[in-house]
Amino acid sequence: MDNNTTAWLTVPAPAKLNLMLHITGRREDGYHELQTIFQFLDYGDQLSFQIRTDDTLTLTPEISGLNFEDNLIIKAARSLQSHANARGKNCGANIRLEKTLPMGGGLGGGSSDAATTMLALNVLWQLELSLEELAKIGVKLGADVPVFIKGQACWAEGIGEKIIPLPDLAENWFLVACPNVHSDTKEIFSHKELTRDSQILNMRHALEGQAANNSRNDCQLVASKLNPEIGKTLNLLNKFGSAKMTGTGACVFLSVASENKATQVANKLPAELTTFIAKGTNLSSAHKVLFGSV
Ligand SMILES: C[C@](O)(CO)[C@H](O)COP(=O)(O)OP(=O)(O)OC[C@H]1O[C@@H](n2ccc(N)nc2=O)[C@H](O)[C@@H]1O
Ligand SMILES: Nc1ncnc2c1ncn2[C@@H]1O[C@H](COP(=O)(O)OP(=O)(O)OP(=O)(O)O)[C@@H](O)[C@H]1O
Repeated sequence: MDNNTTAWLTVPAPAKLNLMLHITGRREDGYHELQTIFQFLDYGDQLSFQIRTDDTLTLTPEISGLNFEDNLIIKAARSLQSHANARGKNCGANIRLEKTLPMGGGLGGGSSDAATTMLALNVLWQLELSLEELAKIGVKLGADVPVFIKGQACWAEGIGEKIIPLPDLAENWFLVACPNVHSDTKEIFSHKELTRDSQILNMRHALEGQAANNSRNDCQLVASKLNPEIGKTLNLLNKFGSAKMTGTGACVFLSVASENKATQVANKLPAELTTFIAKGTNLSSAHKVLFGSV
């Protein structure tokens, strides 16, 4: 049987920024309680999907150094396959990946790839799982997956699964700089010097602080200690405004007044530093493509 006859569906897997990130506690299972503001960027990876009539999954190209079954794209597809199988459906897909986001950058690339895979295959395989159901499956793959599945800029608490949408956040331009280091999320969260007792904030106060550019990321100090390149990059960007790290790093970002301004700043940075310019978006580009604007 020919498995390659259906059309390809192309869906973006956008990056996210944590505009602020506080750690307020540690759960018994070792995971940390956070308070964070998520916003998407109009920049990221891109995935294309073609359904197959058998239950095979293929991925082209694979990510070098990462086993096929460890790739979050494949893990996400497998978790949906189990749901399909339970309903007596036999589902497979050919998947193409255009990887743009640095791994271990704090931009959520792996989680976003997983969420886009679940959103797209849910449609293509006609599984009709709700976003809520997909988010419940997705959180097992990574703490940030539910946010990418829900697709809205948000305030998040718990380990990131308690989400309140923030449709009115300012959609600013950002200059993002990616020091050439891999920041290890597990290592940062297990570091003895990590701040774990930030005061629990009320969301409105956090948003006011954010709007006044008075916010912080509790992981920044430890990440800079483990990878001094992160601290150096923050210092470089701080000459032009108030830079912050996203997630557990390594990327850092600066909010700027316009795309033009971002280009001007980027031109003043050392040529060897990888940067990109992107606009914050309150609706994920994956949702825009799959469900249209709301
Ligand atoms: C810090 C953030 O980047 C904020 O967006 C994310 O919460 C991290 O999410 P992620 O990369 O999807 O992280 P996961 O793959 O779920 O977790 C990696 C490791 O980080 C630690 N971890 C992660 C998230 C969290 N809230 N508490 C933790 O302690 C755990 O040791 C976990 O084994
Ligand atoms: N499709 C994928 N893309 C990127 N990383 C993946 C993927 N699948 C599995 N991984 C694993 O996940 C790790 C974290 O990658 P990712 O790019 O999501 O980091 P991150 O941006 O720091 O994430 P976060 O902000 O959620 O901490 C990688 O080092 C890699 O081992």
